[in-house]
Amino acid sequence: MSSIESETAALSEMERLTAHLRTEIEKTKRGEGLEFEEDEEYVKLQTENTKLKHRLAILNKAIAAEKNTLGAAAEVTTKYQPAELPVAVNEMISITEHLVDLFTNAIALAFPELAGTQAIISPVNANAAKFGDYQCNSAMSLAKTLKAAGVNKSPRDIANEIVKNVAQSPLVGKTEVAGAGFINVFLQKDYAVRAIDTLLRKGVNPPACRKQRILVDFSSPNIAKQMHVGHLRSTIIGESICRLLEFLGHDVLRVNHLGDWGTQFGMLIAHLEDRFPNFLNESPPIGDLQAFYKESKKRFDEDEAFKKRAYNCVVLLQGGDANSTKAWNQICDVSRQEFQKIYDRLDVTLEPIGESFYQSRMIEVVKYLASKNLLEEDDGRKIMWADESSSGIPLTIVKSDGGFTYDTSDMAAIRYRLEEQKAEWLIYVVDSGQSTHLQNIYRAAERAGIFNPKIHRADHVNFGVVLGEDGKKFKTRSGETVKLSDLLDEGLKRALDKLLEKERDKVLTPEELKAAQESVAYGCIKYADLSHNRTNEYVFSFDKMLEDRGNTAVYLLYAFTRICSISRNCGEDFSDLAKILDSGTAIDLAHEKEWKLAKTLLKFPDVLVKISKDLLLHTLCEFCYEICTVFSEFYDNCYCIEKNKSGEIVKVNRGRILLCEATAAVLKQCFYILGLKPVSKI
Ligand SMILES: NC(=[NH2+])NCCC[C@H](N)C(=O)O
Repeated sequence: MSSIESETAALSEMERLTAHLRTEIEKTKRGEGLEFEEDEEYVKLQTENTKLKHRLAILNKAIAAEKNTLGAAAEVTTKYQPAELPVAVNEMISITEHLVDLFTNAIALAFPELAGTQAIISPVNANAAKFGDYQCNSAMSLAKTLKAAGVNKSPRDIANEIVKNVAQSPLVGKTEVAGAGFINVFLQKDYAVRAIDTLLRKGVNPPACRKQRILVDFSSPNIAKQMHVGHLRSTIIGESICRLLEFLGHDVLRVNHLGDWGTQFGMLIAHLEDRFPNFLNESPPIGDLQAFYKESKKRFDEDEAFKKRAYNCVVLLQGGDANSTKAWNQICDVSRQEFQKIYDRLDVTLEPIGESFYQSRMIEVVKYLASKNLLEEDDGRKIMWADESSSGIPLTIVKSDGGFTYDTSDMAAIRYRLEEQKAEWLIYVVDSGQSTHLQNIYRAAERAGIFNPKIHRADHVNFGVVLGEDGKKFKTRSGETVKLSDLLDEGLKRALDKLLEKERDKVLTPEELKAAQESVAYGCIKYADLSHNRTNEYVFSFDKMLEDRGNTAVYLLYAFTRICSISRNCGEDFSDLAKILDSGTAIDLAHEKEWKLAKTLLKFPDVLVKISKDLLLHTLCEFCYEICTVFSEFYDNCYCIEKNKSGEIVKVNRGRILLCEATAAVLKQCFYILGLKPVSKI
């Protein structure tokens, strides 16, 4: 028998490597260090690790054989307990996650040396059902890993070994190995029937997940400046991310990091004092804050004495002077009221915690960073490097005149959010242009011991610029920034035109028409934004977004209303779904198209889980569109209500109508997350 010492050494080396790999994997999951796959050291370690695991498996087998000859019970592999389904059946199950568990365990059983390798599971396109409903594609990459460790096995053999070791699951009907080594997984119909039944009784519920405290920093416009289309994107995307995370049960803090601090307030206050000398007793009727900003900027640039006064006002304001604070507040109020009108129209909820909130904390964070020796003098400024190697662009923590910067407020904010607000996950919904700034912030915070990647996660939900139909930056005809309220007004007008074109005013009451108009207008603006991969630029086009065909809000809103009207027009009462189910109505999913629709609906938890990882909402839009197209196939092929020649209802297929109701319920939840407001008539 091999010596115990060398075996122990091999084992502890293996543990060290496993620990290293685990941290790397954790990092990758958080989206960091994605480049490490190319890292030579990593590849070497990974191969080494597989080899060691392989040796360990052989050693274990040898020990077991030895023990067996001594008559002792061999315990080489832990017996896998079939993944249990949640007891609280209200929860919807993420089928992909369940299959990942199931196949990860099967891989560990079949190849103990590869234990811990996560199975790769992907859903199969619903139109290619002969390849199963889901596919496990791990065999190909496992073959490569084994080969590197000196074991030659074909992917097909590996796939067969895995299949042999898959535990029984109520979700899985059958598995088969196909092609080069794909494992096709077919869902069990009984399971789907039960899951749809639960959905109808208990409503659409989120899949289980670990609850977290998440802070979403979104919208975040700047006081006294125009809230532009970039902020609109942040507002729309941020609101949907919050709704999704709240639906999953997380504790979400919705924060508006308003740009309400900085040297520009000096000139604004000085100008306010001149223009409205009575501002202390009477709210100044500023009206057009943009014009006011321009006027004060002009004076600031041209008039030295004014400039001096402006600087003095900043000092007074930051020192807490009562009159300056009052003036500042009056200016902020004008902007805040404008912003709030936009938020109300778009149904967006935000808690304003602007940059000014951090004034005292900025003083503190500077002291803290200095105490850790992280600040460097640079031409009168105090800078900090996010990287120990002093590469990249440093953060300016204190300016040469002693003032603070955007970097300082973000350092104070990240500290407040993690240490005082106890957030575990920070999401910044900010345009792609600020990527370096944000990376710098969390790296610097990590260096300073504020951000700990082992327990915290930070994501920059970046997005591309908005373009006009001419492919250039979105602007008004005269080349100015588009005012958001004007944009929303135009949306309303265009939506109404569209409804009138379809002569909806002839069938809808004025109230219904107004509800439909708002639903279409705001819905299409939000949906056009969310349905594109946010990392790309996107072209703002009312004509495109108001089309009633293709993946648009208008198409979805119409489809939803039609689906809802089926149960309403069947002549029976479908208000109590549980009662209908209890009275013996069966959903049997017997028709191929019923089965296809049910499988599509049951992908909902998968979609949510995926988005909670990559925060890409266009997946949810694509899912809505898929539901609607699969639904039309079902509706074209399966009678829900049969009528005779004179239009009387002769037969109601209740089971199918229940399937329509399940479809409507899933769509409604998706719409809520996407901020679409369905109307009963359109
Ligand atoms: N924590 C942050 N830096 N949030 C984003 C702020 C966005 C900034 N006010 C802008 O308009 O560009």
